[in-house]
Amino acid sequence: SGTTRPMRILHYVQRSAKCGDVLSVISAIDSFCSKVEWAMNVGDKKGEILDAVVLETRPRYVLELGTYCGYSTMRIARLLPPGARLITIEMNSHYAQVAKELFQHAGLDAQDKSAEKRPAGPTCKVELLLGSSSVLIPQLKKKLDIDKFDLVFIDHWKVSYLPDTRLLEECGLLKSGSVLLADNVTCPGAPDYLEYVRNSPRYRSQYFPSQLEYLQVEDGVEKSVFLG
Ligand SMILES: Cc1ncccc1-c1cc(O)c2nc[nH]c(=O)c2c1
Ligand SMILES: [Mg+2]
Repeated sequence: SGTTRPMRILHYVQRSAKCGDVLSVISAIDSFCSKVEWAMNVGDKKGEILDAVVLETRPRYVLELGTYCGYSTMRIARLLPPGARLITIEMNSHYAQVAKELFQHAGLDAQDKSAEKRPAGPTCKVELLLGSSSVLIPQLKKKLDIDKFDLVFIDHWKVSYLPDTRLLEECGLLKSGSVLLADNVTCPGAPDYLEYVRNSPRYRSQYFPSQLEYLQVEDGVEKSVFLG
C-alpha cells in the first residue's frame, strides 16, 4: 500500500533539509513528526536530555539499541569528536535502510557494517549493525574490536531493556562509570528494567521527567551509571 512512515520521513527530509547539514535533518524530522505524522523518534524534548548526557559523558565508544530512522543516532553523532565510535543496532531492515539514507543526506560518514565490501577497521563514526541486539551484543568485542562502552542509549523494545542490560554486563562491555540512558521508561514503560537499575547496588540511577515525543503525554528517560 504505497509508502511506509519511515519512507515518508525520508522523502520529507530529502525535499526540505539541506544536504550535509545534520542539524537541518534533525529539525526537518521534528517538524514532520510534530506537524504531519507522529513517529517514534526520541524527539526534541527528550533529545535535549540526550544531548546533555552525551556532552557530560564525552564518550569515545557509544552503543545505541534501536536505530529506527536514525534520529537519535544523528543527535549523538553530531556531538562526538572524530575518533569516537557510535555502534547502532537495528533488527528491522527497512528501518535500517531508511536510516542509512538519512545519514547520507546528513553527510554523516556512516557505514553499514553488515555489508561485505567494507574497508577494515572503523573509517567512520557511525556503524549500523542489522540484527537482533541479543545476538549481536555477544559478538561486539570480537567482530568490532570494542572493549567497553562509555555510553549506551537504550531505545529499542521495552521487553529487551533488562535482558540486554544483563547481557552487556555479562559480556564485560560496561566499565565503572559507563552510562546507560533509557528512553520510554514511563511510556510505553519498562518496569522490570527500572526496578533493576533502581535497586541494584551496581547502578546509580536518576529519572529525567519529560514528555513522549511530539505529544503532551508524560514520559521520561532514566540515566543509570554502572558502578562496576
Ligand atoms: C509506538 C508508541 N506508541 C505509543 C506510545 C509510545 C510509543 C513508542 C515510543 C518510543 O519512543 C519508542 N521507542 C523505541 N521503541 C518503541 O517501540 C517505542 C514506542
Ligand atoms: Mg523511544
